[in-house]
Amino acid sequence: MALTTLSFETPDALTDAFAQDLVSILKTGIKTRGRASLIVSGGRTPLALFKQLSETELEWDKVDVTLADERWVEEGHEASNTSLVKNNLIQNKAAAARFIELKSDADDANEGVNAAESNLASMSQPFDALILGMGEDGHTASLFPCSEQVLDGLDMSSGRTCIAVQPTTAPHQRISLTLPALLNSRNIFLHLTGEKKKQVLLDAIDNATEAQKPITAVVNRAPVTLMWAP
Ligand SMILES: O=C(O)[C@H](O)[C@@H](O)[C@H](O)[C@H](O)COP(=O)(O)O
Repeated sequence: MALTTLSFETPDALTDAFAQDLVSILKTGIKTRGRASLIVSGGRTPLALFKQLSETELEWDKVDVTLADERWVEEGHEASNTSLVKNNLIQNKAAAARFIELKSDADDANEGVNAAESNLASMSQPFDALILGMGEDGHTASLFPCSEQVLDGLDMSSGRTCIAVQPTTAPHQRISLTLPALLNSRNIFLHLTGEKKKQVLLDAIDNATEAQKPITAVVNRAPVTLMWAP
């Protein structure tokens, strides 16, 4: 387990440093491979980071952006991570970034998995940067401990990069990147704020199985930088 914790005085200080780190990583990807790829998570935590990145100078037309997971709702729905990213990150200077859709018009996420995997395969891999969040139940992306699909999502030999997930403690069917897909990233960040989530993470690392707290499956297998502020 290789968890490096960077603690900041305030969420704003975290946002400033995090945006600079990500832009530096993406610049390296563009310089080295011609394009860079960024995977972001939804939720409330990354909103300020998205806004700051959108205002930051970068050859955004050479950056592919997608989500670690998406709720299976129409774009424009309040729960849509696609809307969250398009309205807050892919704006301003970052408006030229290419967004790779996980959501399609299929009625059910299970029917949308193949198209999501195909779209994901169009991105340069390994991904240059992955930003994960975590719920207080230890879920990350949409690898939910409460879901019947969690073991499939954590299966390192599944050959799948996306799965459909039906959590029981959170609304909406989802598409989530699988553990092998998430780990296929050069730089993995876990973006948390607040004492509670930090304690949930540390307790999970010490006491939980990967199925109980899926975030530990990531921390156990790759170097992860925890970006944390109170
Ligand atoms: O679609 C999602 O909701 C995210 O991918 C999810 O994994 C999120 O990162 C955590 O639930 C934390 O969400 P908050 O930042 O809102 O606490």
